[in-house]
Amino acid sequence: MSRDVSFFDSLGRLLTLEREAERARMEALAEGMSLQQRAEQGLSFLDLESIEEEVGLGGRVLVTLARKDRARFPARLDNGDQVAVFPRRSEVKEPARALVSRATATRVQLAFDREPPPFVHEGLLRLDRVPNDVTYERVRAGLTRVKALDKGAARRKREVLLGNEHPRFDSLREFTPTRPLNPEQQDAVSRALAAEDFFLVHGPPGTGKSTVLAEVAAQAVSRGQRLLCTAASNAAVDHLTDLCLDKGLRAIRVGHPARVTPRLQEHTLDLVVEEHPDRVLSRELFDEAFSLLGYARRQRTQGRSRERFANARASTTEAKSILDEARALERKALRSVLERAQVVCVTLASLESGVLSHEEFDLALLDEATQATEPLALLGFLRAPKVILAGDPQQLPPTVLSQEAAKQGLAVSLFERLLSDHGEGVKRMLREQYRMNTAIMSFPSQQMYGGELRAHPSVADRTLADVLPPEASMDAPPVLFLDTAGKGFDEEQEKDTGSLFNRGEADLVVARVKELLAAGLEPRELAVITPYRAQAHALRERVEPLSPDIEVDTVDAFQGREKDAILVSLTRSNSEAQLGFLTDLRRINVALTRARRHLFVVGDSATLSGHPFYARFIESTQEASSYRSAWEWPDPADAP
Ligand SMILES: Nc1ncnc2c1ncn2[C@@H]1O[C@H](COP(=O)(O)OP(=O)(O)OP(=O)(O)O)[C@@H](O)[C@H]1O
Repeated sequence: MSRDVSFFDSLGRLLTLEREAERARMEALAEGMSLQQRAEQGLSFLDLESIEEEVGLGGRVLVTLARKDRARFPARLDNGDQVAVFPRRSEVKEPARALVSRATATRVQLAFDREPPPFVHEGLLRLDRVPNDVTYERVRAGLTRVKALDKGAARRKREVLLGNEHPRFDSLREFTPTRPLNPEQQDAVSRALAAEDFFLVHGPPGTGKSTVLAEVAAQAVSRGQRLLCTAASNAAVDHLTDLCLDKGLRAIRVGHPARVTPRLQEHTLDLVVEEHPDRVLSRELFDEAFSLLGYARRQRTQGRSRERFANARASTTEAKSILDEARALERKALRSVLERAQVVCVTLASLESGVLSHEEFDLALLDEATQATEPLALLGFLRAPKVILAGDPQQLPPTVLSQEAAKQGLAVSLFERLLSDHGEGVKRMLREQYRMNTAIMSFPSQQMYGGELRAHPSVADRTLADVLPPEASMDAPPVLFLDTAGKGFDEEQEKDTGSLFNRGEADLVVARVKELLAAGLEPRELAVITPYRAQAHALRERVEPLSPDIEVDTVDAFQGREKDAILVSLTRSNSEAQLGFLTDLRRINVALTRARRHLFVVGDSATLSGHPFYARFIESTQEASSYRSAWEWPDPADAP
């Protein structure tokens, strides 16, 4: 399909629709609420005061706030949340913006990019959660830059992205992998290395797409290239950073430390740069500048006099020049750390955050590419002449709130669009998976991957019995479908959110959790997932007291994860055979492919069987003796 550059403008319009949808959702939530109600809902935090201040990297000012009465916050703030700070009583229209850098039950530390306005240090404050506009602005600016690629190789790249020119490949070269790879992985790495524009790695669940990307990184570095590793989510970037570090590559994780996993903190740019001599010096200069600014503030507030005013002005001028010097030194330190890195790992949204604004790479790797919207994924193409995208279009797409934007294409990832524009020749599918017992793999393989998946011998026969104490005896084949048909376990709707839950199913799942724990299964090897938020909530309330290590979440949130045993509550049960968003087969595909040894699915065949996919699933469990009816299953009320 051919397109002209106005395509990027249309993407920009979809982004705007999405931002409006996000704002509308926040406003709807807060509509008509008093300040007190906003506080109860966790949208505002009242009666705070500043209790500590220090200087962080980049001259960021870190201010710790607590409630005046030092009580616990009524709601939780999370690291990385964006907030606006207002004085409690005043007409200030322009709040100070900050990012939450640390949050506990009673204290919250905010990171301000520059010295915050004086009211932050003086008197009572209110803090509001605000929607994140920064990412939106950055992505929009990125689209404008892609559109403007107009000369030589850059123009060709743009034409490839628009589907007007075909991507090119160099001839394949032999390489010696750093770890044994299966034939498809080996081929995917060779072709990624030969790609001159882009290449797609299609990785069904557990087939090692991140492993392939890490191998590409190792090979490219050994050829002297400098790499960018990126993804939409922090978790995916962290995973890729881990794999690169395991290969002995000098990798730097760029990102707000509040958003990076604790195990990678020592590899974050912020921490590594702390050791750099230029940074040590800049820290001293920052301290000096801030103490001068503090002196100036005191001079101004201690009463009006010509002398005080002159003192304050002189100190402020001096502080500003010291701040400039400190910032320049710090930039030098940052550049030197970044230059030494062979691999820079960062989320797509943070690529445009400033520190990396002038960095270019020989190659960019984009993991979980099918979960990034197209405008976000395009940012990777601005930083490197070629990009390797890894993902799975058969799993969940990027989350898009605006139905209109989704309808017009924002829910289609760049990975999928490049595949449909350029055809199967630009992609390699990995076929051997290292997660599921063959019986768990078979059905999704048949339905979603043309029956082409293979289970690696090391996992093909793994069962729950292998990880339970020898004396445990339980009915736990690799797959079990528990049919609630005729039990009258009707779904119900939560009033506020419209989300669905099902008490009868929840009872069965909770009983199964107890049974598995009693048999000796490690709680952290067990997860409960369900498509519906309300059911996840209901289940979490009952499962958490059994063990805080059992994860209970929505299917969407569990994408990319795995456990020995997974319990799935499908929730839908109604006389109209309505399946709602269970009909998005990518969602159920994710649900069915998370378990290594035991997949337990509860659902109502009378409701489900109206859909051919679910009818086939239930049939497959009957053929494999993996079908049980709730009528012959122990009544949860009898469970210990
Ligand atoms: N060739 C291989 N031989 C043995 N184990 C492998 C091989 N390739 C991948 N694995 C293992 O398979 C597991 C999954 O790999 P990886 O995390 O790369 O998968 P993924 O496809 O990115 O996963 P997901 O589907 O969860 O996103 C890892 O434990 C990895 O070590």
